[in-house]
Amino acid sequence: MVEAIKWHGDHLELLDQRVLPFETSFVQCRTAQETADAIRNMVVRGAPAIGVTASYGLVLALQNDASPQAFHAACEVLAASRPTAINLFDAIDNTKEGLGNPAGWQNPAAEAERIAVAYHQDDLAKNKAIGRHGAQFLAGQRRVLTHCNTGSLATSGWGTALGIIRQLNEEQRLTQVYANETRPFLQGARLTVWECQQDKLPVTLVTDGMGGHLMNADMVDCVIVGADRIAANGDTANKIGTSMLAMAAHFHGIPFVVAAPTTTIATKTLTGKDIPIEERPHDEVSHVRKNPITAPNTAVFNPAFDVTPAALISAIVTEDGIFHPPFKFN
Ligand SMILES: CSC[C@@H](O)[C@@H](O)C(=O)COP(=O)(O)O
Repeated sequence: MVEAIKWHGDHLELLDQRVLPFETSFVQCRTAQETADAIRNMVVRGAPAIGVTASYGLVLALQNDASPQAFHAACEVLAASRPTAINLFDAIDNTKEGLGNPAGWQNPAAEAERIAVAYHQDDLAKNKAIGRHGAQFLAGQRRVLTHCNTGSLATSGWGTALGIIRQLNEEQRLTQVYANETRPFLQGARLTVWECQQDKLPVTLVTDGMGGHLMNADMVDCVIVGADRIAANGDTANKIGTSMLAMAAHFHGIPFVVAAPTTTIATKTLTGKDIPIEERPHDEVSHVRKNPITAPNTAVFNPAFDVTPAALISAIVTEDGIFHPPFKFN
């Protein structure tokens, strides 16, 4: 199982997900700003992994300057790195709450480190539990379609949607994974396929527009995806393209399952309409792996996420178990 995030006591080492699967290289972060840049530039990505990374970014900030002012500035810098995944904000709040009132701080860097390491380990335990609950829920489904990357690279290890798929495989109940390529950043083609191949899972790459065809042709039994933010009513933001899969699954009567730790549930975000959707640089769409695929100056729209209405979700799997519709998380 690949480790995307390594903490070395005085710096953070991130596996550079921009160059996988062709290169294995690492980016070192020694400040909160460097950590925020790594999140924004997608060196590390995936909601739980972003949260864990931000926790360590705050440790680095306090190691460099243990004043409450510097800590506050670091929280702002990290919070501005990506807007949609609630795990980023959950992690920042978790460290703030753990440190408590600055008037009582003794050794905030050491305390923040303890908090970050616990947050990191806790996420791994949550992933394993999600895998077990999800595999139990999917009694007869053996052919799975998934979107984006929700595996070890996107979490502290094992994965959420991919964690359920891994668990099905461990139980010898997996016959086929279809991995959507996930335009434009290609998390599916580059990362999910690679992770599956590492673990010898039966994976086949498909393009994002093929889901309806696979369902029509009776080639998939369920869709399992991750989440970047689950609103209180169950509306779920995830990688762009997810909502179309949910619509197709609904039409075909195929279970559409969302897998996420409770750190992805935003009880204060009431509905999907309240979820900020990140718009990313246009060259991610107009270029593939830095090669242009359109005429220059082509107008581009690049929302990184979409919202799947709760009404299309069959179940939300967390470490606490299975939530069935109608969802209510506050
Ligand atoms: C366990 S990862 C869950 C989600 O974060 C994942 O499905 C996703 O949409 C990732 O988007 P990304 O833009 O790669 O950070």
